[in-house]
Amino acid sequence: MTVSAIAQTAATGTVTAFPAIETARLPRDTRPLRLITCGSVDDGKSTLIGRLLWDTKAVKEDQAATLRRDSGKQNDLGLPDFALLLDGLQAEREQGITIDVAYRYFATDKRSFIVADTPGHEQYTRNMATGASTADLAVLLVDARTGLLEQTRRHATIATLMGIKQFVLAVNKFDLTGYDRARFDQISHEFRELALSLGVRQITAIPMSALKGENVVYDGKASMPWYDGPTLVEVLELATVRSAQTVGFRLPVQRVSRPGESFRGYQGTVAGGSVKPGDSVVILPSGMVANVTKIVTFDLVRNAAVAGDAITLVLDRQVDVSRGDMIVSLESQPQTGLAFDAQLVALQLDGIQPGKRYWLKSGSRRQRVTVQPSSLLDLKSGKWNHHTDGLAMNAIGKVHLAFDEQAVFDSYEQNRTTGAFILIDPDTNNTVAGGMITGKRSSLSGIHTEDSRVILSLPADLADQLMATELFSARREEADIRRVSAGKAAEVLDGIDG
Ligand SMILES: Nc1nc2c(ncn2[C@@H]2O[C@H](COP(=O)(O)OP(=O)(O)OP(=O)(O)O)[C@@H](O)[C@H]2O)c(=O)[nH]1
Repeated sequence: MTVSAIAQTAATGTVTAFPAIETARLPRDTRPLRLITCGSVDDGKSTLIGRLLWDTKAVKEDQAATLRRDSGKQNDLGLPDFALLLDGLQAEREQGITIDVAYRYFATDKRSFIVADTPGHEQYTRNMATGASTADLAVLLVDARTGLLEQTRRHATIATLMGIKQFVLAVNKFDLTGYDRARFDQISHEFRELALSLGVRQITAIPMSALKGENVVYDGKASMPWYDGPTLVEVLELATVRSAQTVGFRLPVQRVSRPGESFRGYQGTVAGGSVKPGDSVVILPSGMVANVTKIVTFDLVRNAAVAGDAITLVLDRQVDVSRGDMIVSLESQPQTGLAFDAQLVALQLDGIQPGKRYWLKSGSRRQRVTVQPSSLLDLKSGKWNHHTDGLAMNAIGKVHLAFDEQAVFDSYEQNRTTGAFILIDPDTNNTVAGGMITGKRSSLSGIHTEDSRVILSLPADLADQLMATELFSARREEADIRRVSAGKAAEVLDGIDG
């Protein structure tokens, strides 16, 4: 099917709401697409990925021979058991369920893909969340015979919380329903309702037989002449890759390097934006300002660094920087404060207890935090209900986070690295939740603010003077004032001038 034919199909309504309407007009995005497959146990995720690998010729000859041998007479259709391409671990085969996230690579002549195979079993929600956190698109499988299940809703919700905006609903095992079009329409309709309640608009529903390879890479016209929409691969080839969300430079400092008296550099992996020598940066949470003089990677001096680069940053003055601080661009800063709002998924049997102090880890920073749930997601209705008790394992909740010391975050929407965190139980050292920052709260009034605030580091007397002015009192939500020694303040002001 051609791009325009796909867009036309979308317009005729076979496809629920197809992203190609927009993308068809744009130049094709050729960057590798990251996707996850999710759905309930046995919906056919492994079979689908196996089929994708098989039909795009991503399976090596020796693997193919092993598959044919291992599959033996495993199904009535005489087809190989494609799921065996995925279930690499012996333990998995014995248990019959996938127990961790597996990443596979495949390509068509138009694009390459990285797919995360995430398990459907309820207790493995965390793996699903892990897979979703890096994905551009989610393929949600449902068994055509059963339709949407609670687990389907849970996965669609987690994928949305993780910021995925493009969904394919793969109505699988269609060969077992006699290729019934009415059934397809009914399930697509139900899913559209769910997706709309989650705020997702880019949905393509495809009737499919992963086992027989219908509408996966090759079309299924022989069995479903009534379906004129795209195959799964056609949708994937046209989907868009999420760009690095934040415009501002972010370097969570992992290590301070001091090989000799004359050299001091700050090492880490750039978590957003870009930086070049001469840029003004702020060290958070202290608020000190400096200019970048040099960017060094493994053994090269570079003129710029972008998100994903592991670098050592050299600044033009002695500033107090330690592991866990964040170096950010002066003009686009994350939020600094003592109270934030977040959404989290509870990952352990103990759940999350209100008022308990946990360790919160984000990048290289670890801080004490108290967690207070405020709402709980009802996975049946998709609604948030007021809830201030604990969160049980697998529950998805909105919470308030209260820190002992200044914390620095972007919202997850803006930056998936500096807006994400895990919670560690100090008693057991277990990771008990994974979460996303949704915004900052004013610790006094509880007002939720999403904008970045200006941070001013001033000598105490100047800070007091400024705070007493009318101008400042009218705009106090926009700035954080830090009282520092006169010497440090001079450094800061010098840095801003320079
Ligand atoms: N008839 C038919 N059977 C299918 C189809 N897709 C998968 N199956 C079968 O359904 C069963 C479950 O498939 P899997 O691919 O293992 O399912 P899964 O979702 O990966 O399961 P977990 O890894 O346990 O979460 C296997 O017996 C498959 O052969 C299909 O399109 N048609």
